[in-house]
Amino acid sequence: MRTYLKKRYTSFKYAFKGLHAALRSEPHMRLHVLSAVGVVAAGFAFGVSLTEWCLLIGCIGLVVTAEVFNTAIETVVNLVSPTYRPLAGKAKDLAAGAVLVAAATAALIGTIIFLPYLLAFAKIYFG
Ligand SMILES: Nc1ncnc2c1ncn2[C@@H]1O[C@H](COP(=O)(O)OP(=O)(O)OP(=O)(O)O)[C@@H](O)[C@H]1O
Repeated sequence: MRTYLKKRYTSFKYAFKGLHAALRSEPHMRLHVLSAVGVVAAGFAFGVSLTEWCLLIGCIGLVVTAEVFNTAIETVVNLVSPTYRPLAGKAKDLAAGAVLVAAATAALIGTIIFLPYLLAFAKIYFG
């Protein structure tokens, strides 16, 4: 049991090490985290519903997960193909495409959720 718990603890430690590495090396990752902080702050400011929180948290998780996978794929590609190779480029482009899809989905859901709140806010303050 002790060995099992120690192994799980070590796995978590490596997972956090990976997240830390992504945050340190990827400017896009920092941008995603900053956006997530903004979204959470807006969620509190507008008092979004429980369902809307679930959607927003799901979007944040989706984008961060996509970026972490993108970073992992880029790292492996750089390792196995440091020189220019069309297939290496294709792998990186595909990974970047996945991040774009995740970010566009999150932006769309964010707009659908926040637009009514922003319009109501504008109506109150600007007539
Ligand atoms: N080894 C390679 N062979 C062929 N094309 C490559 C290679 N490395 C990069 N590329 C091309 O250059 C693009 C940018 O690559 P890069 O490694 O700079 O990724 P990036 O998306 O700029 O990374 P980051 O997320 O760190 O900004 C890739 O999407 C790919 O089209």
